[in-house]
Amino acid sequence: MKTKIAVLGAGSWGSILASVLVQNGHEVWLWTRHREQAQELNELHTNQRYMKDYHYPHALHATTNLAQSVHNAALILFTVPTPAIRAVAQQVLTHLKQTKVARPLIVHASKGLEQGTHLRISEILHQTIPADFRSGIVALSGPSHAEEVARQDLTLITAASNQVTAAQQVQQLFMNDYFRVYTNTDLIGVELGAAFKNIIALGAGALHGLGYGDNAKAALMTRGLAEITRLGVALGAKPLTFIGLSGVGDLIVTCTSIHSRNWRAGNQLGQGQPLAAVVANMGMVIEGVKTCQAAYELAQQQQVEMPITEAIYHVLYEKADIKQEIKLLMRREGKAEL
Ligand SMILES: NC(=O)C1=CN([C@@H]2O[C@H](COP(=O)(O)OP(=O)(O)OC[C@H]3O[C@@H](n4cnc5c(N)ncnc54)[C@H](OP(=O)(O)O)[C@@H]3O)[C@@H](O)[C@H]2O)C=CC1
Ligand SMILES: O=C(CO)COP(=O)(O)O
Repeated sequence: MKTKIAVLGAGSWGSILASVLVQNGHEVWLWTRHREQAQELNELHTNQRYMKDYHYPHALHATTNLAQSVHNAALILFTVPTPAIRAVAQQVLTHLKQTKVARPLIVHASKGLEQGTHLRISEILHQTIPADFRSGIVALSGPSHAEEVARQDLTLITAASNQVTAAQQVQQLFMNDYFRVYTNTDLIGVELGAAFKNIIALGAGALHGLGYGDNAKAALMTRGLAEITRLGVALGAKPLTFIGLSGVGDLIVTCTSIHSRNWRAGNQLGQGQPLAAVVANMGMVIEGVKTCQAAYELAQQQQVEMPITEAIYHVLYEKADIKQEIKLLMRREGKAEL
């Protein structure tokens, strides 16, 4: 059945998920804050700034009019970076209050924690859009670089919600021959895995930039997974979720792919570029930088040991020397692995 869907955020991920949904036969309205970008998408069917040389389906509608995109939508998909979620959700609520249609599903595909509050994205959405104006809240997450979904490479991800029926609805709307969606009711674990893997990806990129080999990268991913699972479980996640698609799956893709913005940022840091220049030159969101601060603070609050996250925090926020941090990690007292 053709469903009206609003996708908010026309960056790499939002625009490609919008494309998947159009290919699945849905009526998709992609919201951007730039008139020229909407015009480019509608007339040339391109989005050169975010997805070079990709051609979008002609049936995709791009608009700068948020009210038009969410009006009568059965599903509203947030794909703006984490720091923008609250403000965009507040604007969405204003429009939802003005329409008397069935309450839409609220879905997000972003990966991070809110600075200061440390809230997960579904918690921000839950706070901002009261239940009277929506149905379930779902997080869509897993190993999925937009560049590969764009070329219809096989991609498996997870739709997570406290309400299994909401996750199943999302599964039905997104699934096709190259995009397979599982459901999961551990919303906490899925969102935390998604947020925390970006920190480890910064570290993996930095190791590469410094010239370390595969042993070091495998070790970082393994011990990184151990510590993000520790914090996740302390925050209410199920441990098994961290060995699923949104956990180890996303950790692998983000720590090993040249498409990864976080890995590329880490690689540049490892090569000696200053953080401010790395962030300014990426031109796309690097969620791991802010998430690292949130995870560092949460680990302290929860008294969870996170040596890798702490080391990366020292490098990002205290200008610590990466090689010195690696030395300190290697010289920690001997431990039992498990
Ligand atoms: N890229 C990918 O492959 C994947 C990304 N993700 C996650 O999806 C989220 C988005 O990532 P991605 O698409 O890569 O990011 P991009 O940087 O490519 O795009 C971000 C989009 O959000 C818009 N935006 C940023 N701030 C605001 C704001 N305050 N109000 C309105 N719109 C805003 C940007 O608009 P403008 O051009 O005006 O700045 C841009 O259209 C992140 O959380 C990321 O971790 C998840 C899986 C895969
Ligand atoms: O989460 C993502 C892929 O699953 C995208 O983030 P990165 O670009 O940093 O890898």
